[in-house]
Amino acid sequence: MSRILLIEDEIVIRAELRRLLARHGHAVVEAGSIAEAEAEHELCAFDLVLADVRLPGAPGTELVGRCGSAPVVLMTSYATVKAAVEAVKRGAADYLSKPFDHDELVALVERHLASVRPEAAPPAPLAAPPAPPAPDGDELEGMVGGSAAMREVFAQVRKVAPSEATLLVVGEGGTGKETLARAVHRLSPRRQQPFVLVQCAAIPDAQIEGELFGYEAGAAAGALAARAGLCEAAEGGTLLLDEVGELPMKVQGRLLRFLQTGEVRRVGSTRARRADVRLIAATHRDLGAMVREGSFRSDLYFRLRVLEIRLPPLRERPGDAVRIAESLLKRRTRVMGQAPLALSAEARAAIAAAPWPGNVRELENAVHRAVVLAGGSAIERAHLGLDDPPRPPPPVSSASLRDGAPPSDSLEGYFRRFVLEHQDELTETEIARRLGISRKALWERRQRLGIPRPRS
Ligand SMILES: Nc1ncnc2c1ncn2[C@@H]1O[C@H](COP(=O)(O)OP(=O)(O)OP(=O)(O)O)[C@@H](O)[C@H]1O
Repeated sequence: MSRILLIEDEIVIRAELRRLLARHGHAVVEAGSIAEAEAEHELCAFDLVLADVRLPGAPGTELVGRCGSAPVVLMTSYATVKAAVEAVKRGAADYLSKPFDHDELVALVERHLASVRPEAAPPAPLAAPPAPPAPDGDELEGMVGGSAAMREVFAQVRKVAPSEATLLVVGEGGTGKETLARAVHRLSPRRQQPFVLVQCAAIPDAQIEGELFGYEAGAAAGALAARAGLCEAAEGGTLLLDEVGELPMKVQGRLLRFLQTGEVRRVGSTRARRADVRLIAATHRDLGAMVREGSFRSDLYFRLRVLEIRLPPLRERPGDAVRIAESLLKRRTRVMGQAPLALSAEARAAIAAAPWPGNVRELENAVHRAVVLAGGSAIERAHLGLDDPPRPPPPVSSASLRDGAPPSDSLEGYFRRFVLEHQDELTETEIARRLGISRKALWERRQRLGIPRPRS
């Protein structure tokens, strides 16, 4: 059993992470800030330290060099990626950009624990043996698919990866745009350098310019010190602008200049700096239509799509839903420390026939749910929840919320019900406040759980 120090000030997130790590056999000690952790514990006494970058008091990056041989893994949001990248350069073991998958977090923690204890006995045989590699051509850097459409996508990815040209990835929500961008980065000569993900839709319009390009001291209210932007944080590596269609016009102009000149000029500065960054942009929107409507600059559109890859929806990839489900099933049971599970013939047929409007992300949620419900036996059709009629969420009383009453089901289920029930009458700020999380965390969790914000 490894001892992990978890420092996170958002209570709901912390509880969720603690339960996740505990389920994987780790002893977790929690704190809401570095000061609190230091007051109660010896920082060097842990096998690994997992901390948010943004904390009350000192930021999580200050843990670097203070935790003995324990790897320090940082969790970042868009606003702190740069700080996290710098911290890795100074000795932090790694960073994870929110929103992240539970699987991703567990895999990263296990990897770092294993790397500090090469002599340690192998973990108890909880975990299933690693999945055999998918047959040649059916998998590329985490993307599974044997359909003709996906083989074509894999061929395009291999072709564009070594290039320096800007790439536009287009596809419906949940088709794997971010996964594809990461694959391009990993197959490119920039693979050893940072991959920086910017969720354009999650950053308030008033801040996005400064976040991307940095600013000089005094450039805006509250900008007390000069700060580098995410373009600079990605120096030498790849910058993914996810949901690029959400960028305000003013920022589109600045991005265009960056692409034309290869230079970044911080807000409030007259001095331009060269930035060696490969840009990948992703969107589920029809940018061509946005150009025609006048909400997206045509010159930027043409700059972005020097190279373009379209990810087909899952319903246009015959056979892939079952292939991906099997791969996700292996991944999920391995992460949960369970023996491998099989899909029954009926379950396979149901997966193949379902339309999957939420694409791979929806399939992933269905597999996750099925593993929990199957309780160790084969996955049946009923476990996938494909036949469930859409139900209005059961009421959650505000009294139980105030009392912080523990949900009878999972925290995610509780979150989902609360959001669905209240999103029509409460603002995002009010929902976040009543859940005890930040607006940013609310947005991130909506993304992860596939509960998009209703368009007003
Ligand atoms: N071809 C694939 N094979 C296996 N897993 C995949 C594949 N494509 C996507 N996934 C998984 O599905 C989930 C959603 O993928 P990803 O986040 O890349 O999609 P996206 O198009 O960027 O989503 P969104 O539009 O919601 O931002 C991720 O957990 C990813 O690992």
